[in-house]
Amino acid sequence: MTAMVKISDLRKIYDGGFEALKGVSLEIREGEILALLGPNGAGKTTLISAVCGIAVPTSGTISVGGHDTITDYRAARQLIGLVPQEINLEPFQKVMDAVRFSRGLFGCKRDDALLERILRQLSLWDKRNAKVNELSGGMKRRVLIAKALSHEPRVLFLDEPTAGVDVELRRDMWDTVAQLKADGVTIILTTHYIEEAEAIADRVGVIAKGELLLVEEKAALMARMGRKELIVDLQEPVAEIPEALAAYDLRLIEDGRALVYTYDTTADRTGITNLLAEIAAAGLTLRDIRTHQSSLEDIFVGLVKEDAA
Ligand SMILES: Nc1ncnc2c1ncn2[C@@H]1O[C@H](COP(=O)(O)OP(=O)(O)OP(=O)(O)O)[C@@H](O)[C@H]1O
Repeated sequence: MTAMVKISDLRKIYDGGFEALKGVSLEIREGEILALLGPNGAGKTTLISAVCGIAVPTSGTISVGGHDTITDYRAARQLIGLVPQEINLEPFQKVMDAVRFSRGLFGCKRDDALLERILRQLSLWDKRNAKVNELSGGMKRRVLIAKALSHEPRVLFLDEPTAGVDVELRRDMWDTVAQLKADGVTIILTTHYIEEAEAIADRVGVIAKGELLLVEEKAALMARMGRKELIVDLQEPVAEIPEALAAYDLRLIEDGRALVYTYDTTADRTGITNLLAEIAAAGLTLRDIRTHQSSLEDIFVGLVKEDAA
């Protein structure tokens, strides 16, 4: 797959001197869904704003569909749809008018048949003549998507599409995103919700304090989640791991009262039976055993914590 969006060594220092992006490089492939995960203030919105030409990068380059976002701004921007974090709709405007207006802003010819298709896809067709302020929060968010799609962009940015949305609406939004992907739209969404990234992304990027800490196929991350920890509580604490157990790459925790063995749940043999036998043979007595499954959340929290240290 070719790169639809190419971000190279992007830096953004705001006027006050705050460095919101510290050299981010990222390629987004055509047709994929990339979820950018990060805590508040990580730089997610700044990154999206830079790609969409709302924030001017301090240095670095961005291209969309091969067009540089600075030197060839109009062509690049034409390919992008942006669904902002905040609902910025005119309260008394009718849905169809709002969407038609957005299309006009991009200098596109009026095409009500296309807008009908978009509104139907987003289950808004019945509401086309409703005023925006008569809509529920979930519908308003869908109007934002309809507006962003009105000029037929090839890349759609969704900035926290489900922030503050209830579980059912969140699932609806995920279905909508999946449909858009099926239509060939490349999608980049930011989120605080790990389960959102898990549910819909092809790849996951983790951003914290202006740095991209990781970008990985979700499937690979899930495979990592297959790792599990076996925690062996000992009757008597030990000062160090017995030499006989060196092959198991154990960690000693809780002042020597417990051993931690990390294993891959997807492997044919976990090695647990042998380990327990060898622990006994090494003269240690078990008090209890526990297991702990590492999740995407653990990976995320671990990464962000490491970065803060
Ligand atoms: N116009 C601005 N001037 C100065 N600093 C800014 C400006 N916009 C954002 N920042 C700062 O840059 C940092 C990154 O902000 P950004 O909005 O990109 O984060 P975010 O990851 O989108 O956060 P959230 O999840 O809370 O939306 C924050 O510390 C923010 O205060």
